[in-house]
Amino acid sequence: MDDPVLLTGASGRVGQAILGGNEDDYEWRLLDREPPADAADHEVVVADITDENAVRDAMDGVGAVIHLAGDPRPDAPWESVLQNNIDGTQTVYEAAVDAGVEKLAFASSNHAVGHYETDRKPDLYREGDDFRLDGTELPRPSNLYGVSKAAGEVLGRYYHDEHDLSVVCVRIGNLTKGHPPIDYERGQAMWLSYRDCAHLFERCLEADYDYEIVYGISDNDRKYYSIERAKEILGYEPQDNSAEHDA
Ligand SMILES: NC(=O)C1=CN([C@@H]2O[C@H](COP(=O)(O)OP(=O)(O)OC[C@H]3O[C@@H](n4cnc5c(N)ncnc54)[C@H](O)[C@@H]3O)[C@@H](O)[C@H]2O)C=CC1
Ligand SMILES: O=C1O[C@H](COP(=O)(O)O)[C@@H](O)[C@H](O)[C@H]1O
Repeated sequence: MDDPVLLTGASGRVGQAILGGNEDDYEWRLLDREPPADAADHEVVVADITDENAVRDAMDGVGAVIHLAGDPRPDAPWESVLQNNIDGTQTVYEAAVDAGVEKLAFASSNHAVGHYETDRKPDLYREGDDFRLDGTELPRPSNLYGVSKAAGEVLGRYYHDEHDLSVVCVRIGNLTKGHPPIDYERGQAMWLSYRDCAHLFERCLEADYDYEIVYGISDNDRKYYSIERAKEILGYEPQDNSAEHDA
């Protein structure tokens, strides 16, 4: 990707993981309503994604977007996810299409499919359980935040089918720095290490696709999300496994 890459929500955990592994590989344009603590020499846009004019200006010349900005709280109130995660995401998609952006990677979530766990936990969090989600299943959100993430996936489907924007929705599991979540089987089943996160989103920038939904987790023995589609379509090759850590 030779054109600038717009990274929304750049100041946050996922954004910093992505930059940490790809800092010097792209011309980054960092957008967030809170400026990053350390933006190095990257261009910074301090703006809210619900500000249509600011988002349109930020799209100028952009080749690809990694859209992370939003309220990440599983217990976020409806007003917040409606404004930030749904309205804001629609603004980003629309501006990307109008600017001629080639591809967009959307940060979806495990919470878009959380209710598949309800009748299967805790067994499905344990090695040897053969239940799998592979990205072809319909959403079953576990909260209103998960609803907003499913809405972002459906918005991507529309902007691909109607406007030919290449879209990959990454249902991120549990990004935790340095080691998997401790004493938390669900978190260990869906752990995403920082280096696998950086690698996965680099593949989202480099691979060619139409519309995809993939799971963003490391290659955990406990996993109940299949990562085969991410491997096949994106060339994702995770290096980490929560089982290889004492947790
Ligand atoms: N951290 C994780 O394990 C997971 C994260 N995700 C998703 O990944 C994305 C990033 O999550 P994190 O980095 O963990 O969250 P975070 O809260 O660390 O970072 C989010 C960033 O977005 C910015 N932001 C929020 N609303 C905004 C708005 N309206 N306009 C402009 N900027 C705005 C915030 O200032 C913040 O810097 C979110 O969409 C979240 O739902 C999904 C699954 C797991
Ligand atoms: O979407 C998200 O999911 C992760 C993992 O969910 P949890 O309920 O097991 O914590 C969460 O940590 C993150 O904040 C959220 O954005």
